[in-house]
Amino acid sequence: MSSTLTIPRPDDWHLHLRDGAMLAAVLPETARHFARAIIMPNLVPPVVTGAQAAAYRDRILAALPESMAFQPLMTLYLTEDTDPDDVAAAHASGLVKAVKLYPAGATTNSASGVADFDRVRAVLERMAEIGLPLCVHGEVTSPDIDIFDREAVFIERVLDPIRRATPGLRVVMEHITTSGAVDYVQANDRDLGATITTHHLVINRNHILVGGIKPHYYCLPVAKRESHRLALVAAATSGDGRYFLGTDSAPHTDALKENACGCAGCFTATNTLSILAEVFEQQDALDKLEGFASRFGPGFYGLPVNSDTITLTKGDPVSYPDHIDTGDGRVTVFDPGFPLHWRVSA
Ligand SMILES: NC(=O)N[C@@H](CC(=O)O)C(=O)O
Ligand SMILES: [Zn+2]
Ligand SMILES: [Zn+2]
Repeated sequence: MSSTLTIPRPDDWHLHLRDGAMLAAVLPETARHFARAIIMPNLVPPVVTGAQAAAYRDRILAALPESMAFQPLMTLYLTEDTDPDDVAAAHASGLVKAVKLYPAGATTNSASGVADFDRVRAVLERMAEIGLPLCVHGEVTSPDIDIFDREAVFIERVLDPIRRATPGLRVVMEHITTSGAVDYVQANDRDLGATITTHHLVINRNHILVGGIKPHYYCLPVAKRESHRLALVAAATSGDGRYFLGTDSAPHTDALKENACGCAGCFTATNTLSILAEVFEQQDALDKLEGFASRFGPGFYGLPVNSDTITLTKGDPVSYPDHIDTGDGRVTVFDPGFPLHWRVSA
């Protein structure tokens, strides 16, 4: 049994960095291990235009400690007023790597998202033409749909019709949580990929609800039953290039999580790679971690694999801080609930 693993430096294909004091505190947690990340645009107000994305990229780079290297890959938040020409220009300049679709009201800071999908048709058609991927938060929001069914209903009622109406549109199903989403990817071999988070490989809905409500395990899409978690683990460890890491590391202060209306998001940037090594090892699939964390994302986005490497070394349990301090307050680090033995070094 080998006890070290050297892989190309990973990237994170779904990350929330926020802004201001929170950005300054969480950015090093990602940049320590990851070379690049797809940066989610759900700020308040959202990052809608190319000019806003350029300004946000500059704030991220300004917050990066001098000793660290990190490349933010920017996205635009799709609204019903998004201008196809602005999107195309932001793509052509190399600034923007994807457009993000949030159904209005589906998740944290999604109030400006899309309600009427006909109103974004022209943008989607332009994206298909120029090869710019659409990243999708795949949940419907109708109050009559059970929260555990929202991903499945989204695939049937929204995603599949959009893909059929827009041939050539490249889509990333973000943070998939169900075996149905895996089945949908399996059945569509062109223009479709999916990110899987660290936490959805680890927790099921019991972790959130059994023995008391655990706000730090609450995220959207909400974790589903164990059979779905197992389907995600199988997909992530399969070596299939359509599944890649998007941590969805989503910091919120403890005050906002441990709250009568606690907000959604798990903060996993700090210990993600150690957790993933443990999960992949448990499946006897450590050799598949490189594809999932370092190769398949660049493959989908048409970017080079990073040329430097990281090394994971197995030994005595590694401890990570249980929280980080930020100028906005404490942020709890995701607790996988099992000991971690793989430490990361350059
Ligand atoms: N995943 C989450 O639970 N929360 C994300 C939003 C998102 O990715 O849906 C956030 O911005 O906090
Ligand atoms: Zn989301
Ligand atoms: Zn997210």
